[in-house]
Amino acid sequence: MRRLDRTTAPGPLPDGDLRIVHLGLGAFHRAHQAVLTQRAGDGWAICAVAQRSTAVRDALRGQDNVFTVAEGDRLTVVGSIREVLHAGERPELVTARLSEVDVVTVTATEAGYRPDGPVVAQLVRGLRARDRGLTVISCDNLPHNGRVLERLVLDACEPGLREWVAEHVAFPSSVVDQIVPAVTEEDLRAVSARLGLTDRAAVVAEPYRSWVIEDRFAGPRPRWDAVFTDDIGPHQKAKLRLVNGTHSALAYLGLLAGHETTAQVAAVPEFAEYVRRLVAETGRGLDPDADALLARFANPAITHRLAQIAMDGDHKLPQRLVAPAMELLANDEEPRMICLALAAYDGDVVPAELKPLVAAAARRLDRDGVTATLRRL
Ligand SMILES: NC(=O)c1ccc[n+]([C@@H]2O[C@H](COP(=O)([O-])OP(=O)(O)OC[C@H]3O[C@@H](n4cnc5c(N)ncnc54)[C@H](O)[C@@H]3O)[C@@H](O)[C@H]2O)c1
Ligand SMILES: O=P(O)(O)OC[C@@H](O)[C@@H](O)[C@H](O)[C@H](O)CO
Repeated sequence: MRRLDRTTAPGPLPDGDLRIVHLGLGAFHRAHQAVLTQRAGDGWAICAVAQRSTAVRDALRGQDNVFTVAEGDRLTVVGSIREVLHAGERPELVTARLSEVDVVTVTATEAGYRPDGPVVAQLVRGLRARDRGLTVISCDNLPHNGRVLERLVLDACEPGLREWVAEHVAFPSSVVDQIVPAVTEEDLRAVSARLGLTDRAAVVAEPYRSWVIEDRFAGPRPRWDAVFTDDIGPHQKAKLRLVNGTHSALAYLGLLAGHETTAQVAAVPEFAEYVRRLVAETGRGLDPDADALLARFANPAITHRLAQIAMDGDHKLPQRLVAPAMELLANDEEPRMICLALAAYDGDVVPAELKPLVAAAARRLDRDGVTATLRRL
């Protein structure tokens, strides 16, 4: 089979200017911001910077940075990433690109938002080299992601630069939503077969995609099909608690019950009923639609491993499950469903006030097993 590249790609590909740097070249960026940038069709192209592994960089390099996003029946060949760098190998070029573009997008995972993180250091070096404003958009699943990144960057800047950044650089928060599991060899084989070309950088994603961005830009932006808002808080809360909170609860309870993927657990009636009751707790005041969520999680076309969702729980569970539980507790209500999920997690995120409830839930799970416990909700 021939390889996918700019000459073999079916149909024309965009030919834009490098005006965006993306830090964190994972599966999500390729399925989400890269597709939206291509669809915007207004001449913006991306320089994507791999942070750790060189695998995606190598795969893309072998195919002119062109790759496929498979969403259900739809295959989209994406050409909006025009350059791929590895942060560790070409730090000076990363700085140069950061000094030139109009917008930076970031996916560094929740655990990546730390003062000594590589993304913060790259941003500071890039900002030092700039003489005009910049917009830096966090696309990670954490509350107030723009504010968090802004604080980390400001704290890492030396005096002088810090004041300049505070005045000229905008860090909008953003809420991204699209389920994009880690890519498997089987995904690559299946997409290549459907495309009729070998694609070693393909991504499989659900067809649903959304992006809500705080409307505070320092300069121009692509015509992304996104929602721009002055009030991102409610969007963030709803997304993190309903989509991500439910995901995490299913991940820990599902793993404990011996399941491997979200599609498997979403198909178990006891788990489905649990989700309906869970979102009544996590989604208070947020208009939750449990059946729509379950339909997304049950999508047979994507293999989303519970173990992937379960990673880094200490960074994810405070906003996804602990915060709504504490709100219920403050209202003299018992967050029974949330406590079951927290009891299935082997980490230390539970505040003292919740500990007795979580311990009781853990005893129930130990005694009866997960499925029987859920059957008797
Ligand atoms: N995959 C999804 O369904 C999805 C949906 C919405 C939001 N997101 C956000 O995107 C993030 C990345 O998801 P993905 O699917 O691309 O994952 P991935 O594993 O494919 O890629 C993770 C990326 O983050 C980088 N990274 C990992 N740890 C880092 C650290 N400590 N510091 C800096 N960079 C680090 C990696 O190098 C890689 O580029 C998620 O953590 C989440 O915050 C993902
Ligand atoms: O990507 P993480 O690790 O923050 O969280 C795992 C999943 O909950 C997440 O990727 C969802 O699939 C996604 O946030 C849906 O938009």
